[in-house]
Amino acid sequence: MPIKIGVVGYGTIGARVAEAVMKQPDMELVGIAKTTPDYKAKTAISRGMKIFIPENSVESWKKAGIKVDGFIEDLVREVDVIIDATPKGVGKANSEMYKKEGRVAIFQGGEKKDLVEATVVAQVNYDEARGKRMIRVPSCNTTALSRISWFFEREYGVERIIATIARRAADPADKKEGIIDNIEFDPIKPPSHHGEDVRTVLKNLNIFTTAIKIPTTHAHLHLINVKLRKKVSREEILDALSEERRIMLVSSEDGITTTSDVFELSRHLGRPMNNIYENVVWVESIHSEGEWVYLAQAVHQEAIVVPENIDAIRAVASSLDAESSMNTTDRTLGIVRGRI
Ligand SMILES: NC(=O)C1=CN([C@@H]2O[C@H](COP(=O)(O)OP(=O)(O)OC[C@H]3O[C@@H](n4cnc5c(N)ncnc54)[C@H](O)[C@@H]3O)[C@@H](O)[C@H]2O)C=CC1
Ligand SMILES: O=C(OP(=O)(O)O)[C@H](O)COP(=O)(O)O
Repeated sequence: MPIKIGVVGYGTIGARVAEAVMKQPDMELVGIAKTTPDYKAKTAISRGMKIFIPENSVESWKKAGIKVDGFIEDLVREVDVIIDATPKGVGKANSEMYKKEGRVAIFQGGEKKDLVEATVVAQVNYDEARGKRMIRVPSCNTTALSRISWFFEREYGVERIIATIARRAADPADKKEGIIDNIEFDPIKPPSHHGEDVRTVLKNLNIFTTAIKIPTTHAHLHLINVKLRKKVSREEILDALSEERRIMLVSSEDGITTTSDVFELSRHLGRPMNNIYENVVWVESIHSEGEWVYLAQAVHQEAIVVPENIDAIRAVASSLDAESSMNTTDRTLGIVRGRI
């Protein structure tokens, strides 16, 4: 029996997760919940998705001439697992509805850790989601930091990580936030929340993060400094990273030097919605000095959490182990590892 999924919130994240669910052999997308009768609703219907709406929006959908399949509450009753991809804080409000119907719910990084029983990144702590009713997938930055931190911790042991995050100011489709003509050290008093968020996944990790907000929309960029528990050569790191799941290695030798090159790469890879699900690490950025290793990685904020949502569904609603789940997810989404 396929796992029945409902996606509540069909924006940057929700639309991508819904599309990914439809590619899973063991899942059925029962429908998506949307508040606005717009082009996204029309394209969702053309892709065979059912639409569920808030009860107080019937008139606006009728006026738009878009036929719907029921109310959000109906969707919640029909599914096994809810993916809540609503704006920050709305998930918390929706959680009462999910609890009332006894549904398992997976939230996103904008929700606070106190709302959930676990924060899960599949490569790191997939099993922590077992038997849980309310979990979250951390934000894009935390997901990327957790993956690369886990790699270093598992392979060599980590004494300290210091990471600087250059955060995109807005998503390409954002009309409200727009990009700003300045660079903002945000928060102005470090550390940023990311280190604490990574510790909801990788407990006790000694990580300190700062963040700057920059005028771009394509991706975030991380500058990562890791003090390992032993000396490791650049070559060893590069060889090991080449085998690491969900780490894509790129190089200036291939003409990839900027986040817009990575964005363009996603198009040449034929990725839906320009999705880059992987941490994108520059080969040339990897540098080793004794126990210290440095590297730079780009993070496609709109897509990196998509495979994590798919694996989180199996972690809470199937008996599949982490490796089997990630193998299916990576195969169906065309996720690569190593040098492109
Ligand atoms: N945009 C990004 O770069 C990333 C966002 N996230 C997190 O994912 C979550 C969703 O963020 P986005 O997709 O960017 O937001 P978004 O604003 O693009 O999409 C949210 C969607 O939910 C809809 N919505 C609002 N209230 C609703 C309700 N009560 N019921 C159903 N739908 C409702 C909105 O109309 C919108 O279509 C947030 O927690 C955010 O922090 C995580 C990683 C990256
Ligand atoms: O940057 C992000 O998460 P973060 O707050 O963990 O850095 C996500 O892309 C969400 O960012 P937003 O809160 O600007 O939509």
